[in-house]
Amino acid sequence: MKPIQVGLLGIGTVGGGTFSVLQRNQDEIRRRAGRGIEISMVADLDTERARSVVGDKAKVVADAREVIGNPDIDVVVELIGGYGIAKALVLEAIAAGKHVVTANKALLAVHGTEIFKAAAEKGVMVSYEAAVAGGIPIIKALREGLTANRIQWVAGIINGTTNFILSEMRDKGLDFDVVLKEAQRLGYAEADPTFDIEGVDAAHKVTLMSSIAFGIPVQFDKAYVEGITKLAAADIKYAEQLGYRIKLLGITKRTAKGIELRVHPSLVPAKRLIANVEGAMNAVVVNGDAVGATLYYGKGAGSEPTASAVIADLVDIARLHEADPEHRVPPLAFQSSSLVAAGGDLPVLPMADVVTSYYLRIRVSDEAGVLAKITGLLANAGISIDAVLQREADEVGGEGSTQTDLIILTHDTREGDMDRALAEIQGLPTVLAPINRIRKEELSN
Ligand SMILES: NC(=O)c1ccc[n+]([C@@H]2O[C@H](COP(=O)([O-])OP(=O)(O)OC[C@H]3O[C@@H](n4cnc5c(N)ncnc54)[C@H](O)[C@@H]3O)[C@@H](O)[C@H]2O)c1
Ligand SMILES: N[C@@H](CCO)C(=O)O
Ligand code: NA
Repeated sequence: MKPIQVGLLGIGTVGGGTFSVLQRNQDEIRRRAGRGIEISMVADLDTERARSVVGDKAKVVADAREVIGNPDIDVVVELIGGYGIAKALVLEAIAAGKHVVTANKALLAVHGTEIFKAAAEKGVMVSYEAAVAGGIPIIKALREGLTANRIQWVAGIINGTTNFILSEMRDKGLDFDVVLKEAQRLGYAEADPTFDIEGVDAAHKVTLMSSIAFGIPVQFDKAYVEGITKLAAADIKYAEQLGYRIKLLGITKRTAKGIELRVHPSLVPAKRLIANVEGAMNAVVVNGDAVGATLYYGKGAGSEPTASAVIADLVDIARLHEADPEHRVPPLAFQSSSLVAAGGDLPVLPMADVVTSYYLRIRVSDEAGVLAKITGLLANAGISIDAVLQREADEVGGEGSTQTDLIILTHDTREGDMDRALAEIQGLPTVLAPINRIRKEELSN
């Protein structure tokens, strides 16, 4: 069979890795795919750098539309990123009858419905293993390996940059900015690193996992997104003393009322495997009713790890290229006619309806009756307390300090009830600073 012809749009970190891994392992990959996979054309605005990567092995152009317009190209791999030109190019490639592989979670989380619809109408595949947790085959696992299950929840460390930052801050006591720069140098960070640190990148990824776990359309606009920029070193330390680690988690969960879809820092028991995922590594726990909890761990970013996922998609396409579209795995795991409409039986819940437990850090004046007043307000709101830790005033504010930190762990509570209770507590004259609230996930079953 003649080799399948691939055109790359963008040959930066991921594109460069894709080119070199495909070159290095071409014999092995051909034996698996049943045919060769050749990158015959590359488009990049920086043609000089592109040529330095591909040499004379592929034609290099500046204009991506030359690749899309080439009738010899079977598959277009979009590795430019962002919602702008990448969206236009993906839709044009689909319209030209090309299969598409992309690592662009931002694009699919926001415009996935339009893109998958266009692909279905044209009978082409859109594959995106690299878009979620990079090299970890989590899309494959959710869409195929776990297909027997009613998925209960998915929770993951799915942004390497923030996990790297949290790990380095905890281990080495380094400042946030220093660690961010290092993550950028290592090629983990997005072009706009606020997407990483504000939780947006993780929200793009969990939006895609939510869709394929529960058979709902991609609904990034309904995701709750909170990053790590407001985390204080004190919270990392107190969490540790209580037996927890703080991780930025992407969580999606099926409940009786609908689907939770959220990204925020979370306390995770230190004894869980996922709490011990350090540096830029990613890990995802998927809980299915038949299989129980399963854990997927590996590199979620970087040149060759991400290329590993891009090439896996290319092999799938090489095998199914000429198959009847009905026989392919649906892009969102469920047949498109069986996806539950947005807002239908499985609505994405507003954050006020999410039920979870909490860590609260409350800076108070160190005087009699403060703790009783606060626990009283929590009790009035029906919020049950699991543990209380009171720091010595000297430890918090220095010798002779009149301020201290109260750390309270709660049992499961509706977020809306917690919001109301915290507003009242914040109004007490003995509460001296904005209350820090971090959600807590046991991830036990
Ligand atoms: N870096 C990672 O570890 C990683 C991991 C998973 C997913 N991703 C995703 O992969 C995609 C690419 O990321 P990257 O890190 O390789 O980015 P990058 O910035 O290293 O590479 C992008 C390349 O696209 C080129 N480019 C920009 N505009 C272009 C245009 N109009 N036409 C042709 N080329 C153009 C740039 O010159 C650059 O070489 C993004 O969607 C990103 O979110 C990256
Ligand atoms: N910026 C992302 C790249 C992988 O998608 C991360 O840090 O995980
Ligand atoms: Na992946």
